[in-house]
Amino acid sequence: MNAGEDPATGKEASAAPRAVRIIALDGPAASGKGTLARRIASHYGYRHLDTGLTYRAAAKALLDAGQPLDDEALAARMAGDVDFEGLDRSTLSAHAIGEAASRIAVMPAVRRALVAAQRRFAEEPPGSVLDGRDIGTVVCPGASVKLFVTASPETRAKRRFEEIVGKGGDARYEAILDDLKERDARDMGRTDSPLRPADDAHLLDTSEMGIESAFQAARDLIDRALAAASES
Ligand SMILES: Nc1ncnc2c1ncn2[C@@H]1O[C@H](COP(=O)(O)OP(=O)(O)OP(=O)(O)O)[C@@H](O)[C@H]1O
Ligand SMILES: Nc1ccn([C@@H]2O[C@H](COP(=O)(O)O)[C@@H](O)[C@H]2O)c(=O)n1
Repeated sequence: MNAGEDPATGKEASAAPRAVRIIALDGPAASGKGTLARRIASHYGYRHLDTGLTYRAAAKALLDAGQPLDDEALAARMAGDVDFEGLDRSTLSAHAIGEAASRIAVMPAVRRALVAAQRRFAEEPPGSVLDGRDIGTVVCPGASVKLFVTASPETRAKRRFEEIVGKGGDARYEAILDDLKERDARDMGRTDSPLRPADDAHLLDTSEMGIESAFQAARDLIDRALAAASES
């Protein structure tokens, strides 16, 4: 799918109304974009959508139905049925669901179904925060502010390891690191909407930052971008 293309019509999507503030956060798995997106949404009083959960919900529906993951038409139907109001992180967080999500996320028909609904969510006033892989490049190319949140693979693997162990789960650091690298390669290497920073995204490398300093850095970037936009 091309930047700004309306998935329903294949034509250039209209930019969001100026009054609607859209904050786009993209980045690789476990970079901390979801944690930041939730903090940012709460700080600015905007709605939040973790678009990864929408891919996960479609993948879970296929897994639950015992269906294969390589049938694009079926996966797209499941994607079209995803209930954006009922996305529940705790039931969608399993490793197998994330893996299946990244497999069906390479399919253009799946992306078309989800991107259309993600844009509708984004464009509701007064503002929204969306995190994912293609928000600044494809879903909301006209977003008010775009952040590309990164951290080294080792930092991300350590954070994910601590997250799983903290919840009482079993995990092996090396396996998590290998999995993250594989997921990065699939997300960055796909033809449709690969993971990459938008040309006008602000890069935020949180490898050496805790959650609080990452939030402060993100907030500074957003405040400056919103102030500049309201002056122009
Ligand atoms: N700056 C940070 N310092 C330390 N830990 C962090 C930081 N940011 C996030 N974390 C922790 O790292 C883990 C992964 O963060 P998070 O779920 O926000 O990543 P994500 O990019 O949204 O991942 P995914 O795309 O897989 O959903 C969480 O346990 C979170 O608490
Ligand atoms: N905008 C997006 C969001 C997610 N994906 C794919 O879904 C997988 C799971 O996402 P998480 O953020 O919940 O880990 C991810 O690996 C991507 O393949 C996407 O393509 N676009």
